[in-house]
Amino acid sequence: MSIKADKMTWKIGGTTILHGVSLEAQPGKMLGLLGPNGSGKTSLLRLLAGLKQPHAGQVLLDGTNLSAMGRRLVARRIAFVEQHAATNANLKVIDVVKLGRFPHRSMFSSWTPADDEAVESALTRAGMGEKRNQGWMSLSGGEKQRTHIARALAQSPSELILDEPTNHLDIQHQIGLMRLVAELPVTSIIAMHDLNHAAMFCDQLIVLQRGQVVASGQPEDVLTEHLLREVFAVDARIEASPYHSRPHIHYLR
Ligand SMILES: Nc1ncnc2c1ncn2[C@@H]1O[C@H](COP(=O)(O)OP(=O)(O)OP(=O)(O)O)[C@@H](O)[C@H]1O
Repeated sequence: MSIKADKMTWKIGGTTILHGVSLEAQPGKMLGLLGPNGSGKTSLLRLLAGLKQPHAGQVLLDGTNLSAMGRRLVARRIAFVEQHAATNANLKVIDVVKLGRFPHRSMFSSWTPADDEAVESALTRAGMGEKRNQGWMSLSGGEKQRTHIARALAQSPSELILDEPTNHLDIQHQIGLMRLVAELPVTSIIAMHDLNHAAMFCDQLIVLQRGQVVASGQPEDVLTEHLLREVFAVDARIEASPYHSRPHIHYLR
């Protein structure tokens, strides 16, 4: 069942940002969340992660209303990498990644070999093993992003929510991150702007426009020339890639 949003509305200062948004993430699959700037992707992800409460509707995690679950229980299930995640500047990479283990430990339990294993595996998968002892402030933007991703992986989540995680990453690390998330045995919801990467890696897509879902389904059904023109205001030609058979968008000059 995993995560489901049921007719969620969210407002701020009298302005409605999300209008009755529903979605269902399939267990173990990757759901891409697309939409122009300001369409409500971050707002939606924050509701799905339980950081904000909807004014109407609900988020269900395996059928249970998220707002009825304790923070710790939610944190054992859902890892969220925010778009502009901040971190205590005095920490080293490995300390940041270790923070991911907190939801799994009680106040009195000591650090276990399983915790070490989760941290090591997360550092390696995010490509940050060699930088483990480097201070946060000395990291590049992309390394900071990968450290946050490692922290989320160390959390051993069953649901992984990522807000534009490939921002700041070079092309090798963009593709590497998308491939990593696609191969993880978790349910992932990932907001992104690169439509070709979304088409290549996501199992399902949802498109938001002005806080409403305007399309959802498989990449080949969602990404049409009409949708690109109407929602993203670009002219493009779309073909099935001869290399991976997913849609490939050629933007027109
Ligand atoms: N705290 C806030 N106060 C006022 N307006 C807000 C607040 N949070 C979000 N908004 C507004 O809600 C709308 C949706 O913002 P949101 O960040 O969810 O969009 P987004 O799709 O993630 O955008 P982007 O692609 O630019 O990151 C925007 O118009 C934004 O200005």
